[in-house]
Amino acid sequence: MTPLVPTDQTYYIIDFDSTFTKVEALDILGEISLSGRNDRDDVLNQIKTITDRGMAGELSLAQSIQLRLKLLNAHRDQLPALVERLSTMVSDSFQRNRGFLTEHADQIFIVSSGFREFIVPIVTALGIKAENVYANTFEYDESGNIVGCDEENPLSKDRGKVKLMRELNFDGDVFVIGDGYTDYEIRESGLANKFYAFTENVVRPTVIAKADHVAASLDEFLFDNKLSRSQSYPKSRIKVLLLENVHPIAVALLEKEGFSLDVRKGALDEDELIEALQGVHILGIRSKTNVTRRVLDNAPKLMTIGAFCIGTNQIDLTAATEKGIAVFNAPYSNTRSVVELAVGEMIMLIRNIVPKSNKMHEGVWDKSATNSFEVRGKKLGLVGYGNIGTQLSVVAEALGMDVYFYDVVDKLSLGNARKCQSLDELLAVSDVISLHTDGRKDNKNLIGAREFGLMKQGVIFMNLSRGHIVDIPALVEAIKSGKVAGAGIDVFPYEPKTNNEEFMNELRGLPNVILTPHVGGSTEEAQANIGQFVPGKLLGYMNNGSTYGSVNFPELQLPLLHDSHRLLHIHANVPGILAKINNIFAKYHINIQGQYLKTNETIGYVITDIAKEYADEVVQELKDIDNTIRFRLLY
Ligand SMILES: NC(=O)c1ccc[n+]([C@@H]2O[C@H](COP(=O)([O-])OP(=O)(O)OC[C@H]3O[C@@H](n4cnc5c(N)ncnc54)[C@H](O)[C@@H]3O)[C@@H](O)[C@H]2O)c1
Ligand SMILES: O=C(O)CC[C@@H](O)C(=O)O
Repeated sequence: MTPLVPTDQTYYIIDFDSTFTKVEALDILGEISLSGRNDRDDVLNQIKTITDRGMAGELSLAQSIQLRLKLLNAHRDQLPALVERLSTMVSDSFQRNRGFLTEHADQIFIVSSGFREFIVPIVTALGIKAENVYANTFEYDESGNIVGCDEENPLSKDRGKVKLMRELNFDGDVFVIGDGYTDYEIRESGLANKFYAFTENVVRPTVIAKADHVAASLDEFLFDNKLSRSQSYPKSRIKVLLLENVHPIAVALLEKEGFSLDVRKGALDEDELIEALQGVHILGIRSKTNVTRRVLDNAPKLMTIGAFCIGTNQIDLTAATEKGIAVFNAPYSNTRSVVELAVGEMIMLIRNIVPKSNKMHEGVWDKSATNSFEVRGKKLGLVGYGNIGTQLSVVAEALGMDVYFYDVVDKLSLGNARKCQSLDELLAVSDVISLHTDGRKDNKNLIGAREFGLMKQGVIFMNLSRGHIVDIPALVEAIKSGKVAGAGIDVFPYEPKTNNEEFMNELRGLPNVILTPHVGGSTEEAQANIGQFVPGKLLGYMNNGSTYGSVNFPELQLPLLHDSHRLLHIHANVPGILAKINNIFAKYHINIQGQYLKTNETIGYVITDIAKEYADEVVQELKDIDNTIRFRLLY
């Protein structure tokens, strides 16, 4: 059977309450009419229950209308306030697809068992014709109280929509979009070709079970039927998987965008992650989820990854780049938190506070100055002088410490910090050593038995960077031998995936050792900053193609899309691709409105903005260019 394709003879029958608007209008009228009454919430709940039972087909429509109007006790004078409230509650996807509503005004009909008095002003504001609205009308007493509805109107009766549709007798295909059982009845009676259960505002399983299709937004309906729309791809079809308890701000931002979210608390292992990533376009993780090449090989829909942290060593960036998956992180949002923890630990450790505190809990009063020192005047050695190392350098100097640093890259020293020419030099000179290198693989066991051997007797040692950088058995040995007088360790080669898993490590139980569960960046402030920052990057990429701040993609900060279509072409960085792209535009006489290109050693990223009208073949030819990794169209 050939699929049904909309034509000029196709009629779109749209429900009003909870479809065109986010709410049931009578619920809102109740909020107005019952305002000030003590039993308001109770009555509103009764009204909502009646609405839901009616929508689910459990109550006759006539019963539902009558029961609700009685409880409402509303007045004609309250209708303007109702219209004003409803005008702010039009469903998001209807608001953004005004173009479709006006372009197809002759074919769009509102069929509702709601009331014309409030439906007409709302829908006509978005381009729908008043004469295409079929709904009930209120009846009033002499004082203007709403006492009922026009009972001659078929829409006031059970199966009223069916009766009305019979009378209208459309000559053409009919698509019904609605959230309720009465909308489905039109299709059931053979008066519509398709019924779309609309779930943007409410999800009614009994209705979904009957539907030909489910549309989580009007965008989905328009996309499926190739009708003109404001989104190139429906956002409700963009799936996001967020792991490791990312901040609720991030969840809210991505939800507000209209994406479909799967939010989970802990990390997943490789097989679990592969399963969870099926159909997912955006992945959000923190430090514990390993995104391996095998994971990426099995996530064909994945377009971008947000690391809600600084480190990205848990992601196979080479594989992600080869597959055209853009990775973003939050390089600055938690640096201050790490610095503050390092300062706090350093002071606690050099004062030998941990064993003293432990003894106090056992009732032992051990007042003595032995092995307790000030940090003032001590030499702090920073391994890695990046964003965290440099901030710690400044704060430590303010505490009166002499700062030394070693970095593989030639870095400008801040304040009076002294640059060491080698790691060995730094290890030999420092009283306190703090690691702040990135988590690249080569840094595995950067500090092992040899390095501990080079350190001063009684050194304070801290690692708040990445677990694999320190050889843990060598550290244990150095603590036991007294070489290391105190250690602050926040990161471990293996870390539990969730808070339910036991922490197993040889460092447990050693004296003057502060162990923390990778919380250097875990402050309310840092997590909120990250929760705000990373979604901004992900949305910039998804909505605009911008890769500014990406850790693996050529960085491009693009102008906002305005009245044009944006074609994004990601390809292997081999010669001649830009020429091939432009030859296609020339062949189809397409005028380029803007073009941006950036490459790195692996891939090239070409963005071209063109006018909206062009042949469908253009897109196919661009996709078919040899060495194309991914192609995307945005508008
Ligand atoms: N504990 C936490 O919760 C927490 C929070 C944030 C960041 N981190 C980690 O802290 C580390 C530092 O973060 P950052 O933002 O300062 O990173 P950064 O990239 O700004 O700085 C890292 C620096 O280390 C240097 N470096 C790399 N390898 C080195 C080596 N072998 N010897 C000397 N220098 C080396 C780099 O050149 C760079 O200057 C990262 O590993 C990050 O993942 C941990
Ligand atoms: O919050 C996390 O899981 C990681 C924090 C930190 O290691 C980072 O890389 O920013």
